[in-house]
Amino acid sequence: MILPSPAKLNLFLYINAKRADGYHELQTLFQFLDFGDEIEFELTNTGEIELLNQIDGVPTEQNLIYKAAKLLQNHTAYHSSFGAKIKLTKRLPMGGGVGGGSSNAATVLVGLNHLWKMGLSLSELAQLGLTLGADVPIFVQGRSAFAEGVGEKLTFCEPKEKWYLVLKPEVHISTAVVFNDPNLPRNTPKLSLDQLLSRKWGNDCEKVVKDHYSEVEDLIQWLVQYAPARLTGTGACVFAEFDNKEEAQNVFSLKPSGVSGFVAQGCNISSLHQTLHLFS
Ligand SMILES: C[C@](O)(CO)[C@H](O)COP(=O)(O)OP(=O)(O)OC[C@H]1O[C@@H](n2ccc(N)nc2=O)[C@H](O)[C@@H]1O
Ligand SMILES: Nc1ncnc2c1ncn2[C@@H]1O[C@H](COP(=O)(O)OP(=O)(O)OP(=O)(O)O)[C@@H](O)[C@H]1O
Repeated sequence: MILPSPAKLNLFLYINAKRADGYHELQTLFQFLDFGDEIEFELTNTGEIELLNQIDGVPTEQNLIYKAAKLLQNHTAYHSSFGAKIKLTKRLPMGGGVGGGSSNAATVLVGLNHLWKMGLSLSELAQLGLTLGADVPIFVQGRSAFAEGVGEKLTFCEPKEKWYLVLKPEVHISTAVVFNDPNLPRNTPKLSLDQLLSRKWGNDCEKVVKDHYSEVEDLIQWLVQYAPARLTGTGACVFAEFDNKEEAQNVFSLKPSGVSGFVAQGCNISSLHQTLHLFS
C-alpha cells in the first residue's frame, strides 16, 4: 500500500509565551498542500520494522518513520508479531518548515494502525504522535486547523484553498535554534480566531530568521514583488499565495538560481485522509 505524506504551511504563526519545559505556546493556522512525500508499506509477520531506504544524515533509530512504527508496535504487546517493510519517496525539503518529518511520522501511525487493524482512534494516534513532535498531531488529524498550545490544541477550520509557490533557499534551519534565539518575540498577545482571521497574517519567527539568513530575507523581498509572501514554520521555506495555478507557475519560472521549490494547492483535508477515505 502506498500512502501520501503531505506538506503543511503555517499560514500565520504567533508565539505567545515560553513554557517552563522550554517549549513555546503558539497560535498558528495549519493548511495542507496537495504535494508531499510518499510512503510504501509491505506487511510482514517478523515483528521487525525495516526501512528499505535511508535518509542521508539521519540514523535509522532517529528516523521519524522508524520511531513512529516502533511507538505503535510497542503500544500493545498483543500485536508484537506485526512487522513492516517501509519505503520512503522523499520530495519535501528537510528542515524546510513544511513539516516533512512530522508528516512522515503521522502517515506511518495512521497507515500502520489501518494495516495492522489496531483500531486506535485519530485522537489516540495524535496523542501518541505528540511524543514524537509538536507538528505530528495535525498531520494525524488531517484537517486544516487553528492550533494552540504547542500545536496540539486543534480547532478545525477551512481557510481558502489558494495556490502557493513554495521556495527554499539553499540554507538549512534548525527549529530548536530559532526557538532558542534570545531575540525571538515571545509575548504576542493571544487573540481569538476571528480576530486573527481578519488581520494581515504574519509569522513571529520571520524577523530572527531573516536576520540570521540573508538568503531568506532576499527571497521574501523578491517574492513580495509578485504576491503576499512569508515564512512557514521556522523556515527555511517561504511561500507566496495566488488565486490560480497559472500565476503561481509563472512566478516559479522566474525564480532566482540556487532556489528550489514547487507549486501546490492548499487543501483542507489532507491527501492521506482523502486516500484512506477517513472522513467519508
Ligand atoms: C514551528 C512549527 O513547525 C510550527 O508548525 C512547530 O511548532 C515545530 O514542530 P516540530 O518540528 O514537530 O517541533 P519538535 O520536534 O516538537 O521540536 C523541536 C524543537 O523546537 C522547539 N519548539 C518546538 C515547538 C514549540 N511549540 N515550541 C518549541 O520551543 C523546542 O526547542 C524543540 O526541542
Ligand atoms: N523521516 C524524516 N523526514 C525528514 N526529517 C526527518 C525524518 N526523520 C527524522 N528527521 C529529522 O528531522 C529534522 C526536521 O525535519 P523536517 O523535514 O520535519 O523539518 P521541518 O520541515 O522544518 O519541520 P517543521 O515544520 O515541523 O519544523 C530533519 O533535519 C532530520 O534530522
